[in-house]
Amino acid sequence: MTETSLSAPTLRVDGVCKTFSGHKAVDDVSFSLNAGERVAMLGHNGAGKTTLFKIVLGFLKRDHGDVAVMGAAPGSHDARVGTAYLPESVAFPASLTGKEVLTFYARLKGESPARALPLLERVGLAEAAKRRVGTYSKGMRQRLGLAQALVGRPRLILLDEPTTGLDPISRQTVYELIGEIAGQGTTVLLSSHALTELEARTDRILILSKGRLVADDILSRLRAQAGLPIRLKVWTRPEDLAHVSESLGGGQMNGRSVEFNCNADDKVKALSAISALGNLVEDVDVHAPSLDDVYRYFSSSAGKEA
Ligand SMILES: Nc1ncnc2c1ncn2[C@@H]1O[C@H](COP(=O)(O)OP(=O)(O)OP(=O)(O)O)[C@@H](O)[C@H]1O
Repeated sequence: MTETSLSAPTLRVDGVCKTFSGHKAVDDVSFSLNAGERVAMLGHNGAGKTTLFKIVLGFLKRDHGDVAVMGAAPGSHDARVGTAYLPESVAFPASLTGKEVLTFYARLKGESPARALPLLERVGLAEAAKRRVGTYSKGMRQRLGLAQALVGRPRLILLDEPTTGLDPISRQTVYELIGEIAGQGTTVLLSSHALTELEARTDRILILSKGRLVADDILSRLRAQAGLPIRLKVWTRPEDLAHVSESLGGGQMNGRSVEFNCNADDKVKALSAISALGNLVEDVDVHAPSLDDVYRYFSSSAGKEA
């Protein structure tokens, strides 16, 4: 067996470059994704996310570098049968019903419609299965798109802004499905600007800035690399405010709380100091840097270097 063996990365991108009329849309990008990983690709508008997706799907030719999709060339038969894609705005023939759309895609992918149709229920469209797609809301079309992408159990699925325009419950359904298919070994690469919702629902973060990959790791390690402080907020009675603040080495006093920052390495020490205050402390909030903070750090560092 060569690279197509199961232990090989599902997707390997190696030194890929793409230039449009002298503008570097993708600049020497390399990363590998393994089976069952849920990976978020983040980046500002025009960072190169869609261009990379199109290169992986074989829709666009790269100028330099290598891409292997399950060991095969992008766009080749072997790559296409194992890969699914959900674009940001998905369109289906308005006169077909949801069930007809899914049956059509099942046949196209060589899957039995009987195996594919339960996906409609999974994305919450069972009751609308016999309605024409033309009557669907944007969120319903997007969920039908997700069901379509899951037909045939792809090994790699690329989702471009999969939750845009969805209500909170539908967003949750999308992430549950992503978790389920990743649990079955599918690699999920999704692009998104919705950082807050990604934080707990992806395993790894890739950040693109001006075509360059400026971060690639799990969130906790990116937090550590960024060295961003942890913010602690200690709740106390107004009459104890000054004493609590002084005992904790100073900190901003806000009516009923004292706030201060500490490094990730000093977190346990700071919590011990808070705990030593006993009954003076009514509550404690610990705010680790969010994905938003980490994203801003890596994007702005890249901007400064450029
Ligand atoms: N076909 C094309 N011809 C010329 N320039 C292009 C083409 N496709 C993309 N670009 C340019 O390449 C850069 C990267 O675009 P891309 O669509 O990949 O960004 P993106 O990260 O997906 O952005 P968004 O978050 O807005 O979807 C942009 O400057 C864009 O204008």
